[in-house]
Amino acid sequence: MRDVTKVYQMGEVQVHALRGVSVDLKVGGFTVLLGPSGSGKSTLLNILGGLDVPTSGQVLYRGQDLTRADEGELTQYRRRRVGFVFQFYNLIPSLTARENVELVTEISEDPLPAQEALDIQRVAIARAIAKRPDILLCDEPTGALDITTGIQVLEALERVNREYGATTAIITHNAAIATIADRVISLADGRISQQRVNGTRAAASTIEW
Ligand SMILES: Nc1ncnc2c1ncn2[C@@H]1O[C@H](COP(=O)(O)OP(=O)(O)OP(=O)(O)O)[C@@H](O)[C@H]1O
Repeated sequence: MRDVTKVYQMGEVQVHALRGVSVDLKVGGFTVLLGPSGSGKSTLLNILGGLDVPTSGQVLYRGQDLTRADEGELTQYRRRRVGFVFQFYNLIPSLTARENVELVTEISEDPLPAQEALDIQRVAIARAIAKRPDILLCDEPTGALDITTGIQVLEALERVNREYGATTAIITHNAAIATIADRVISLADGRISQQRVNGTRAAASTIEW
């Protein structure tokens, strides 16, 4: 992502959600995005995942300029390359766990068997990884969970990153979670306020909050 800005027009008011952000996600890396409410984390993640488009700047995926892609190309990018996990999971309650995962495997070119994805744990994660995404984007995946369940979710994400090599980025308010990443990007008021590299990554099972 190069010099990305995002301005939302709310009637007369302009909201500057991102004010010139450049980010590189390393292939196979594990990045945590930290920052207070309203700092632009979700906007950044949604643009990386092709769910939203920037007002200016460029988003490049392996040389493909997503900011020049048409709706169909963006849909292909989201469908083939990106797995999403949201805080409230966006699962379909009337379907079984397997059926929620099969929604994805049925439209993917080279999916995991639904059961293999489910064995990793947690339906929302199973659904996100079932397509074997290159990029796994998670918006507050532990936000609504107690600590024990939150750590299980982080362990599952850690495993997906390690075993399937998915380039992973997680949004959190929780600074303790940053220790499991290899890179931590802090946002404040639509800008990157700090970036750091963790020399060693903590195992999700060892963190506390
Ligand atoms: N669709 C939208 N329309 C108008 N304003 C928006 C929209 N989405 C986000 N914003 C505004 O953009 C700014 C950044 O929001 P964003 O959701 O990216 O922040 P965040 O860091 O993810 O916050 P949170 O941790 O509360 O989810 C906020 O001021 C927010 O109100």
